[in-house]
Amino acid sequence: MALKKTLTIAGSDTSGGAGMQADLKTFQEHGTYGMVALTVVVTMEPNGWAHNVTPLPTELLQKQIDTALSTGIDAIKTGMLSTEEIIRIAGDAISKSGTPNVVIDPVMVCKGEDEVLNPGNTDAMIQHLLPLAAVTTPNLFEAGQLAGTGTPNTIEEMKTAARKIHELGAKAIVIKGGKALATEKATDLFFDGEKFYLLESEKVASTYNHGAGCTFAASVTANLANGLSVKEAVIEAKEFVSAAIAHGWALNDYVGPVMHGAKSRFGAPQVTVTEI
Ligand SMILES: Nc1ncnc2c1ncn2[C@@H]1O[C@H](COP(=O)(O)OP(=O)(O)O)[C@@H](O)[C@H]1O
Ligand SMILES: Cc1ncc(COP(=O)(O)O)c(C=O)c1O
Ligand SMILES: [Mg+2]
Repeated sequence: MALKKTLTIAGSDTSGGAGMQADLKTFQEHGTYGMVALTVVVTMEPNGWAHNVTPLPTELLQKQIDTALSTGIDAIKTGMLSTEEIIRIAGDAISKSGTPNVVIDPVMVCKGEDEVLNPGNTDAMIQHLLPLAAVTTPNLFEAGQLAGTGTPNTIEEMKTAARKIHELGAKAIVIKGGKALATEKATDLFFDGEKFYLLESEKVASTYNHGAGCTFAASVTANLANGLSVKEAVIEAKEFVSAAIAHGWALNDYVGPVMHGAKSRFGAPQVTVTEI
């Protein structure tokens, strides 16, 4: 049986919760065939878990992209792209692929770390990636950087940022309020270019949510490859990540990854969708 082919252009999170590891596990859970073009390798200091980001040579990234694209790709996701050159290479690859199913997760920082990967990356994402995005999935910080508004703190500010990101070329936007937004529920804003929707689920009290953003965006990607509409894709992704967070667990004293396969094993928490 032929499977839909999903490609992530992303970094390796050696701890396994985020990055291309999250993407591949999520692609598998959605019944798609996952492939990877690796951009960077993230390692952690065993004492204290500080992150180190090591880029791969860009010629090697290009060879991986050429390999994957030659098979005919149904959907592409981008994750951690640490330099402006890598962002440009990813943009060229997406254009070359011809697929409209493009999910841009504009990763700027690792959760728990506060240093942006490279300040020039935001402009490069605006130039090379947002115009290609069927969906982009910034968290609050990333939305504020892309929109140039500063980090949104309210639903109204999220709407303003989403409109600006839409003007930059992304066809649809999900701004993840996550647990950072001061709402009772875990609330994300979905803008399809015309209408705004709130996607809400129970806020999980634990901090075991490492990889939640990657898992959400990879779910959207696989859903688009499988033929779902953008709205259906983001709603299922919210269910998938809510289940994964509800079953997050402690890998060690420092990090708690989500359980990527939780939805198929335990079912998903209720997600409500409200047009606003
Ligand atoms: N504590 C939580 N409980 C429930 N959902 C959460 C929680 N934290 C994050 N989420 C959800 O996980 C997804 C990823 O959001 P977030 O963690 O903010 O992204 P990122 O990992 O990119 O910073 C969003 O759908 C968000 O609403
Ligand atoms: C390689 C890689 N990509 C992406 C991320 C972002 O992860 P999250 O899904 O928590 O936003 C991380 C965080 O550690 C990472 O290591
Ligand atoms: Mg993220």
